[in-house]
Amino acid sequence: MPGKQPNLFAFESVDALAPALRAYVIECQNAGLTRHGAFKVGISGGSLPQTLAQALLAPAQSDDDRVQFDKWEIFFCDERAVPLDHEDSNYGLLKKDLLDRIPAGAPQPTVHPIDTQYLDDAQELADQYEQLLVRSFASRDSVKLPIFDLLLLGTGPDGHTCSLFPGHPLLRETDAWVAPIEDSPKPPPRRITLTLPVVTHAVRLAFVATGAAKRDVLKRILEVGDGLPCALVNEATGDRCSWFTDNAAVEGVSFPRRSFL
Ligand SMILES: O=C(O)[C@H](O)[C@@H](O)[C@H](O)[C@H](O)COP(=O)(O)O
Repeated sequence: MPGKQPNLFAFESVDALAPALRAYVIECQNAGLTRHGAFKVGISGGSLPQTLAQALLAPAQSDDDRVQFDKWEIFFCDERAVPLDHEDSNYGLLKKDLLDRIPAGAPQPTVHPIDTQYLDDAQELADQYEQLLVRSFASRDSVKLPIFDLLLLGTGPDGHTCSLFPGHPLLRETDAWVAPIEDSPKPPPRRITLTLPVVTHAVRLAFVATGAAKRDVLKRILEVGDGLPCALVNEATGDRCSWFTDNAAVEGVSFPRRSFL
Protein backbone atom coordinates (compact mmCIF):
# COMPACT_ATOMS: atom_id res chain seq x y z
CA MET A 1 0.00 0.00 0.00
CA PRO A 2 1.48 3.42 -0.90
CA GLY A 3 2.36 4.91 2.46
CA LYS A 4 -0.91 4.87 4.26
CA GLN A 5 -4.07 2.85 4.59
CA PRO A 6 -7.46 3.97 3.31
CA ASN A 7 -9.60 5.99 5.71
CA LEU A 8 -12.46 3.99 7.15
CA PHE A 9 -15.31 6.12 8.45
CA ALA A 10 -18.23 4.35 10.15
CA PHE A 11 -21.43 6.19 11.03
CA GLU A 12 -24.42 5.28 13.15
CA SER A 13 -26.75 5.38 10.16
CA VAL A 14 -27.07 6.58 6.57
CA ASP A 15 -28.65 9.76 7.96
CA ALA A 16 -25.47 10.38 9.95
CA LEU A 17 -23.23 9.46 7.01
CA ALA A 18 -24.86 11.83 4.52
CA PRO A 19 -23.63 15.17 6.01
CA ALA A 20 -20.08 13.81 6.25
CA LEU A 21 -20.19 12.61 2.64
CA ARG A 22 -21.39 16.07 1.67
CA ALA A 23 -18.52 17.76 3.52
CA TYR A 24 -16.04 15.41 1.83
CA VAL A 25 -17.47 15.98 -1.66
CA ILE A 26 -17.46 19.76 -1.14
CA GLU A 27 -13.82 19.63 -0.05
CA CYS A 28 -13.00 17.73 -3.27
CA GLN A 29 -15.14 20.19 -5.28
CA ASN A 30 -13.30 23.18 -3.83
CA ALA A 31 -9.90 21.56 -4.45
CA GLY A 32 -10.91 20.93 -8.08
CA LEU A 33 -12.07 24.54 -8.48
CA THR A 34 -8.76 25.79 -7.11
CA ARG A 35 -6.79 23.43 -9.37
CA HIS A 36 -8.60 24.00 -12.64
CA GLY A 37 -11.84 25.91 -12.19
CA ALA A 38 -14.07 22.85 -12.49
CA PHE A 39 -15.02 19.74 -10.52
CA LYS A 40 -14.64 16.54 -12.53
CA VAL A 41 -16.37 13.70 -10.76
CA GLY A 42 -17.14 10.12 -11.73
CA ILE A 43 -20.28 8.57 -10.25
CA SER A 44 -21.27 4.88 -9.98
CA GLY A 45 -24.66 3.21 -10.09
CA GLY A 46 -26.29 0.95 -7.50
CA SER A 47 -27.34 2.53 -4.24
CA LEU A 48 -24.85 5.39 -4.49
CA PRO A 49 -26.99 8.02 -6.29
CA GLN A 50 -29.63 7.86 -3.59
CA THR A 51 -27.18 8.38 -0.72
CA LEU A 52 -25.47 11.10 -2.73
CA ALA A 53 -28.78 12.88 -3.28
CA GLN A 54 -29.48 12.79 0.44
CA ALA A 55 -26.05 14.35 1.01
CA LEU A 56 -26.11 16.99 -1.71
CA LEU A 57 -29.71 18.17 -1.85
CA ALA A 58 -29.80 19.25 1.80
CA PRO A 59 -29.74 23.05 2.18
CA ALA A 60 -26.31 24.66 2.58
CA GLN A 61 -25.45 25.60 6.16
CA SER A 62 -22.97 28.29 5.16
CA ASP A 63 -21.22 29.79 2.14
CA ASP A 64 -18.45 27.21 2.46
CA ASP A 65 -21.03 24.44 2.39
CA ARG A 66 -22.33 25.29 -1.10
CA VAL A 67 -22.61 22.60 -3.77
CA GLN A 68 -21.62 24.53 -6.91
CA PHE A 69 -23.35 22.29 -9.40
CA ASP A 70 -22.67 24.68 -12.29
CA LYS A 71 -18.96 23.88 -11.89
CA TRP A 72 -19.54 20.12 -11.89
CA GLU A 73 -18.69 17.86 -14.81
CA ILE A 74 -20.26 14.48 -14.12
CA PHE A 75 -18.97 11.30 -15.76
CA PHE A 76 -19.99 7.71 -15.20
CA CYS A 77 -17.58 5.24 -13.55
CA ASP A 78 -19.42 2.52 -15.41
CA GLU A 79 -22.50 2.35 -17.57
CA ARG A 80 -24.75 -0.33 -18.93
CA ALA A 81 -25.27 -0.59 -22.71
CA VAL A 82 -28.92 0.39 -22.61
CA PRO A 83 -30.91 3.49 -23.64
CA LEU A 84 -30.68 6.39 -21.20
CA ASP A 85 -34.32 6.03 -20.19
CA HIS A 86 -33.99 2.27 -19.57
CA GLU A 87 -34.45 1.12 -15.97
CA ASP A 88 -30.89 -0.35 -15.99
CA SER A 89 -29.23 2.90 -17.07
CA ASN A 90 -26.87 4.43 -14.50
CA TYR A 91 -27.50 7.81 -16.15
CA GLY A 92 -31.23 7.22 -15.76
CA LEU A 93 -30.75 6.32 -12.12
CA LEU A 94 -28.70 9.43 -11.39
CA LYS A 95 -31.25 11.55 -13.25
CA LYS A 96 -34.13 10.16 -11.23
CA ASP A 97 -32.38 10.18 -7.84
CA LEU A 98 -30.40 13.40 -8.10
CA LEU A 99 -30.43 15.46 -11.30
CA ASP A 100 -34.21 15.83 -11.58
CA ARG A 101 -34.35 16.91 -7.96
CA ILE A 102 -31.98 19.87 -8.32
CA PRO A 103 -34.44 22.78 -8.16
CA ALA A 104 -35.33 24.30 -11.55
CA GLY A 105 -33.63 27.67 -11.90
CA ALA A 106 -30.73 26.56 -9.66
CA PRO A 107 -27.31 26.06 -11.28
CA GLN A 108 -27.17 22.70 -13.07
CA PRO A 109 -24.20 20.35 -13.61
CA THR A 110 -22.80 19.33 -16.99
CA VAL A 111 -23.47 15.61 -17.38
CA HIS A 112 -21.66 13.30 -19.78
CA PRO A 113 -23.76 10.22 -20.61
CA ILE A 114 -22.71 7.51 -23.09
CA ASP A 115 -23.44 7.98 -26.79
CA THR A 116 -26.38 5.63 -27.27
CA GLN A 117 -25.95 5.32 -31.03
CA TYR A 118 -23.25 2.71 -30.24
CA LEU A 119 -25.25 0.48 -27.88
CA ASP A 120 -24.87 -2.58 -30.12
CA ASP A 121 -21.08 -2.39 -30.15
CA ALA A 122 -19.59 -2.29 -26.65
CA GLN A 123 -16.06 -1.68 -27.94
CA GLU A 124 -17.20 1.35 -29.92
CA LEU A 125 -19.30 2.55 -26.98
CA ALA A 126 -16.19 2.38 -24.77
CA ASP A 127 -13.98 4.04 -27.40
CA GLN A 128 -16.45 6.90 -27.80
CA TYR A 129 -16.59 7.44 -24.05
CA GLU A 130 -12.81 7.38 -23.91
CA GLN A 131 -12.70 10.04 -26.65
CA LEU A 132 -15.05 12.15 -24.57
CA LEU A 133 -12.62 11.85 -21.64
CA VAL A 134 -9.70 12.73 -23.91
CA ARG A 135 -11.52 15.89 -25.03
CA SER A 136 -12.34 16.83 -21.45
CA PHE A 137 -9.08 15.97 -19.70
CA ALA A 138 -6.21 15.80 -22.14
CA SER A 139 -5.74 19.49 -22.77
CA ARG A 140 -5.12 20.18 -19.13
CA ASP A 141 -3.83 17.07 -17.44
CA SER A 142 -1.23 14.59 -18.51
CA VAL A 143 -2.57 12.79 -21.57
CA LYS A 144 -1.34 9.51 -20.16
CA LEU A 145 -4.31 9.15 -17.85
CA PRO A 146 -7.24 11.38 -16.92
CA ILE A 147 -7.17 12.71 -13.36
CA PHE A 148 -10.62 12.84 -11.83
CA ASP A 149 -11.00 15.18 -8.87
CA LEU A 150 -13.17 12.53 -7.23
CA LEU A 151 -14.56 9.10 -8.01
CA LEU A 152 -17.60 7.98 -6.07
CA LEU A 153 -17.64 4.20 -5.93
CA GLY A 154 -19.76 1.34 -4.69
CA THR A 155 -18.92 -2.27 -3.97
CA GLY A 156 -20.85 -5.39 -4.85
CA PRO A 157 -21.14 -8.51 -2.67
CA ASP A 158 -18.31 -10.09 -4.70
CA GLY A 159 -15.95 -7.12 -4.16
CA HIS A 160 -16.41 -5.59 -7.60
CA THR A 161 -16.34 -1.86 -8.16
CA CYS A 162 -17.29 0.04 -11.33
CA SER A 163 -17.70 -2.93 -13.72
CA LEU A 164 -14.37 -4.42 -12.66
CA PHE A 165 -15.17 -7.91 -11.42
CA PRO A 166 -12.99 -10.34 -9.40
CA GLY A 167 -10.75 -12.54 -11.52
CA HIS A 168 -11.85 -10.87 -14.78
CA PRO A 169 -9.15 -10.24 -17.43
CA LEU A 170 -10.24 -6.57 -17.51
CA LEU A 171 -8.36 -6.11 -14.24
CA ARG A 172 -5.14 -6.47 -16.23
CA GLU A 173 -6.02 -3.74 -18.75
CA THR A 174 -3.18 -1.22 -18.79
CA ASP A 175 -3.81 0.70 -21.99
CA ALA A 176 -7.45 1.74 -22.38
CA TRP A 177 -9.07 4.41 -20.21
CA VAL A 178 -12.52 2.97 -20.80
CA ALA A 179 -13.12 -0.70 -21.61
CA PRO A 180 -16.08 -2.78 -22.76
CA ILE A 181 -17.32 -5.81 -20.88
CA GLU A 182 -19.70 -8.28 -22.51
CA ASP A 183 -19.92 -10.85 -19.71
CA SER A 184 -20.63 -8.87 -16.56
CA PRO A 185 -21.68 -11.33 -13.82
CA LYS A 186 -24.03 -8.62 -12.55
CA PRO A 187 -26.75 -8.02 -15.15
CA PRO A 188 -27.01 -6.53 -17.65
CA PRO A 189 -23.95 -8.28 -19.18
CA ARG A 190 -22.93 -5.60 -21.68
CA ARG A 191 -21.36 -2.51 -20.13
CA ILE A 192 -18.45 -0.12 -20.25
CA THR A 193 -16.21 0.78 -17.33
CA LEU A 194 -13.32 2.99 -16.33
CA THR A 195 -10.23 0.79 -16.14
CA LEU A 196 -8.22 0.19 -12.99
CA PRO A 197 -5.33 2.56 -13.93
CA VAL A 198 -7.82 5.39 -14.44
CA VAL A 199 -9.66 4.62 -11.22
CA THR A 200 -6.49 4.53 -9.16
CA HIS A 201 -5.18 7.74 -10.75
CA ALA A 202 -7.99 9.89 -9.31
CA VAL A 203 -7.05 12.61 -6.83
CA ARG A 204 -9.57 11.25 -4.31
CA LEU A 205 -11.82 8.20 -4.19
CA ALA A 206 -14.76 7.52 -1.92
CA PHE A 207 -16.50 4.19 -1.52
CA VAL A 208 -19.97 4.28 -0.02
CA ALA A 209 -21.08 0.93 1.42
CA THR A 210 -23.90 0.63 3.92
CA GLY A 211 -26.08 -2.05 5.45
CA ALA A 212 -25.43 -5.46 6.99
CA ALA A 213 -25.44 -7.13 3.57
CA LYS A 214 -22.03 -5.51 2.88
CA ARG A 215 -20.40 -6.87 6.05
CA ASP A 216 -18.96 -10.09 4.64
CA VAL A 217 -17.43 -8.46 1.61
CA LEU A 218 -16.03 -5.55 3.62
CA LYS A 219 -14.38 -8.07 5.92
CA ARG A 220 -12.74 -9.72 2.91
CA ILE A 221 -11.71 -6.45 1.29
CA LEU A 222 -10.35 -4.75 4.39
CA GLU A 223 -8.95 -7.70 6.34
CA VAL A 224 -7.67 -10.01 3.63
CA GLY A 225 -7.71 -8.20 0.29
CA ASP A 226 -8.00 -11.41 -1.68
CA GLY A 227 -7.09 -9.60 -4.91
CA LEU A 228 -10.64 -8.26 -5.03
CA PRO A 229 -11.07 -5.19 -7.25
CA CYS A 230 -11.92 -2.96 -4.27
CA ALA A 231 -8.83 -4.22 -2.45
CA LEU A 232 -6.68 -3.46 -5.51
CA VAL A 233 -8.02 0.09 -5.44
CA ASN A 234 -7.21 0.37 -1.72
CA GLU A 235 -3.69 -0.93 -2.27
CA ALA A 236 -2.97 1.46 -5.13
CA THR A 237 -4.45 4.59 -3.56
CA GLY A 238 -3.80 4.35 0.20
CA ASP A 239 -5.17 7.34 2.07
CA ARG A 240 -6.42 9.05 -1.09
CA CYS A 241 -9.21 6.53 -0.69
CA SER A 242 -11.97 6.80 1.94
CA TRP A 243 -14.69 4.37 2.88
CA PHE A 244 -18.01 5.83 4.05
CA THR A 245 -19.84 3.04 5.85
CA ASP A 246 -22.42 2.56 8.55
CA ASN A 247 -21.89 0.49 11.70
CA ALA A 248 -24.02 -2.33 10.30
CA ALA A 249 -21.65 -2.77 7.37
CA VAL A 250 -18.46 -2.92 9.42
CA GLU A 251 -19.57 -4.64 12.62
CA GLY A 252 -16.85 -7.17 13.47
CA VAL A 253 -14.56 -5.94 10.68
CA SER A 254 -11.10 -5.47 12.09
CA PHE A 255 -9.69 -2.41 10.42
CA PRO A 256 -8.84 0.90 12.14
CA ARG A 257 -11.66 3.44 11.99
CA ARG A 258 -10.98 7.12 11.70
CA SER A 259 -13.28 9.76 13.09
CA PHE A 260 -14.63 12.17 10.51
CA LEU A 261 -13.75 15.70 11.56
O1 LIG B 1 -23.37 -0.11 -12.56
C1 LIG B 1 -23.17 -0.75 -11.57
O2 LIG B 1 -23.51 -1.93 -11.47
C2 LIG B 1 -22.53 -0.06 -10.40
O3 LIG B 1 -21.76 1.02 -10.74
C3 LIG B 1 -21.83 -1.03 -9.48
O4 LIG B 1 -20.46 -1.09 -9.62
C4 LIG B 1 -22.25 -0.69 -8.08
O5 LIG B 1 -21.55 0.43 -7.62
C5 LIG B 1 -22.03 -1.85 -7.13
O6 LIG B 1 -22.59 -3.01 -7.67
C6 LIG B 1 -22.65 -1.60 -5.78
O7 LIG B 1 -24.03 -1.57 -5.92
P1 LIG B 1 -24.97 -1.32 -4.64
O8 LIG B 1 -24.60 0.02 -4.12
O9 LIG B 1 -26.37 -1.34 -5.20
O10 LIG B 1 -24.69 -2.42 -3.69
